[in-house]
Amino acid sequence: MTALSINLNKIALIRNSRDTEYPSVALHAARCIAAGAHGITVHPRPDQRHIRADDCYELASMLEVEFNIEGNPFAAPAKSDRRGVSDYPGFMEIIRQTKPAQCTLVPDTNSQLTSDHGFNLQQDGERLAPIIAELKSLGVRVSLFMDPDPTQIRLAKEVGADRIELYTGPYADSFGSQQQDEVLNAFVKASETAAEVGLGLNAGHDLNLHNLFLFKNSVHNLLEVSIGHAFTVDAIEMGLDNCIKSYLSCLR
Ligand SMILES: CC(=O)[C@@H](O)[C@H](O)COP(=O)(O)O
Ligand SMILES: NCC(=O)COP(=O)(O)O
Repeated sequence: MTALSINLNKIALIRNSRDTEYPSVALHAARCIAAGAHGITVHPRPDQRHIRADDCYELASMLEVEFNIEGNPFAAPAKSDRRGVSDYPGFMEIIRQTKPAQCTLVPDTNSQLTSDHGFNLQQDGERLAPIIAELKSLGVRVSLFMDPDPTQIRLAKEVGADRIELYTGPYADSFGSQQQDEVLNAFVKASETAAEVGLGLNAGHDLNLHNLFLFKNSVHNLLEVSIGHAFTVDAIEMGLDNCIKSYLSCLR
C-alpha cells in the first residue's frame, strides 16, 4: 500500500495568522496519525510563512511515524520578522538538528508562492552531491523533487538520491481535460525509469480526492504520497477521521 503522509503547512498558516499557538501543529499531527496517517510532512521556508523551525524540532521530538521534511537545501539562515518567533537557521541546520526519516530536497527560491518545478540536475547536480552525501551520513533518506523527465531521473540516481518525488502539479492541472492521458503517460514513463534505475517513487503537489486514485493506479511502485493543501480543506468539510479514511481508500 502507498503510504499517506499529511503535509501540515496549512495548519501552520492558520496558526501564523494570529499571535497565538492555536491550532497546534504537533497536536494536529497526533490527530492525523491517530486517524490512520502513515507519516507527517512539513516544508519550512526561510520566511517561515507557515512551518517554522521550532515546529520541526517539536515534531521531531514526538513523532513515532515517518517524518518527511521538505525544502531548498541551499536556503540560508534568515532573521524572523515576528516577535517571539525564532530565526530560520538554514534548511540544512534544521535537518542536522532533527534527522528526519526522509528529507525531500526541493529547488524553490525564497520568493516562490509555492513549489512549482523539479530539479535541473545538469545545473544543480554537482552542488547537490555533497549535500546528499551529508544527509545520508546522518541516516536520512534522500528524495529529490523532480519533474517527470527520464533524463533528469537518471541523473537523480547518479547524484545519490534514494528516491524521487514526482511533482504532480501538471497532472493535477490536466486532470479531467483532453490533455490528461498524455500528461499522465509522462508520469507513468517517469515511474518506469525510476524503477529501472533503482529509485524509490514518491509523489506530491495538488493531489486530491478526485485525482489521486487514477494516479496511484497508473504509476508503478508508488511508495508515498504527501498531501496537504486539498487535504486541509477536505478535512474541514468531511471531518478529519473521515477525510483520512477517504484518502487511504484511494491508496489501497
Ligand atoms: C514540495 C511541494 O509540492 C509541497 O510539499 C510544498 O510543501 C508546498 O508548499 P506550500 O504549502 O508552501 O505551497
Ligand atoms: N510534497 C507535496 C506535499 O507535501 C503537499 O503538497 P500539497 O498537497 O499541499 O499540494
